[in-house]
Amino acid sequence: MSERVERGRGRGDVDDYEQHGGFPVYRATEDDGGPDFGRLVEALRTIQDLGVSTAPPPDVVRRAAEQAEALVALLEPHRVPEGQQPGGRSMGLPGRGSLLMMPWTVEKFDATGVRSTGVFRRFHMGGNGAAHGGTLPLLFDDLFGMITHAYGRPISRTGYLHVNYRKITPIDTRLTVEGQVDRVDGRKTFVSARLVDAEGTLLADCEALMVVLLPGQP
Ligand SMILES: CCCCCCCCCCCCCCCC(=O)SCCNC(=O)CCNC(=O)[C@H](O)C(C)(C)COP(=O)(O)OP(=O)(O)OC[C@H]1O[C@@H](n2cnc3c(N)ncnc32)[C@H](O)[C@@H]1OP(=O)(O)O
Repeated sequence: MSERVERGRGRGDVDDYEQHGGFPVYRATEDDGGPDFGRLVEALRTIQDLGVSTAPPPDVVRRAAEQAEALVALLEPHRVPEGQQPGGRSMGLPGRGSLLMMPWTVEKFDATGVRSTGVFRRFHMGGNGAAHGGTLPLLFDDLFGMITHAYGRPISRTGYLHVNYRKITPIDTRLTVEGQVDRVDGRKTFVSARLVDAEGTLLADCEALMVVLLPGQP
């Protein structure tokens, strides 16, 4: 581990670390939401894929709408406040079980950096087989959140995020994203990451500034 990484561990800021600005307390689930939560999230993601890639006849659309509405009615009574839902807190599931995040799997998570692999699905397509340009900042932003967390920094907000789109990012193709903390300066954590394909070809790179929140800051 480089001296720069060690210095940035942020353990001199233990009080700040416990505080996390004005954020509610977030803890990882112990059971990834139970035995069937991963199945549910995966089925919902596949519905998202099918929702943008099928052209069913009217009677199928009607039956699908009825079944979707029945599912909404089933889940609706079980809303909980932020931080209590398993979605986004289930570290053992792709995308931590969040429907918003890329359903990627974290392979490395420590102070030297975070690496994650996965595919952009049909639901993420912009056009002509390429991932939508807006999905890459989402991938990088979430990675940077994990990188600052793994580095020992308190929850931080993204100040800026700069993506260089080097090549078309294909859907349905296994890719790897990896990044790390480059430098720490007070509340500022400078981070960067690269998205590559299986051959190591650079598809996009990104650099960002994550700013540690002040007490009570939203
Ligand atoms: C389940 C349990 C396990 C979890 C396991 C871990 C998983 C965890 C994953 C989470 C993943 C989520 C990660 C998403 C992260 C977002 O996406 S956050 C949402 C997007 N970002 C925002 O909404 C931020 C909106 N902006 C703000 O709130 C405020 O502008 C900021 C960024 C907090 C900064 O405001 P401020 O506190 O007033 O501070 P300010 O003095 O302006 O700036 C501080 C320093 O940063 C500099 N700065 C600020 N902005 C900029 C800029 N754009 N350019 C250059 N410099 C800047 C300032 O110049 C200043 O520098 P110094 O003068 O100190 O040298």
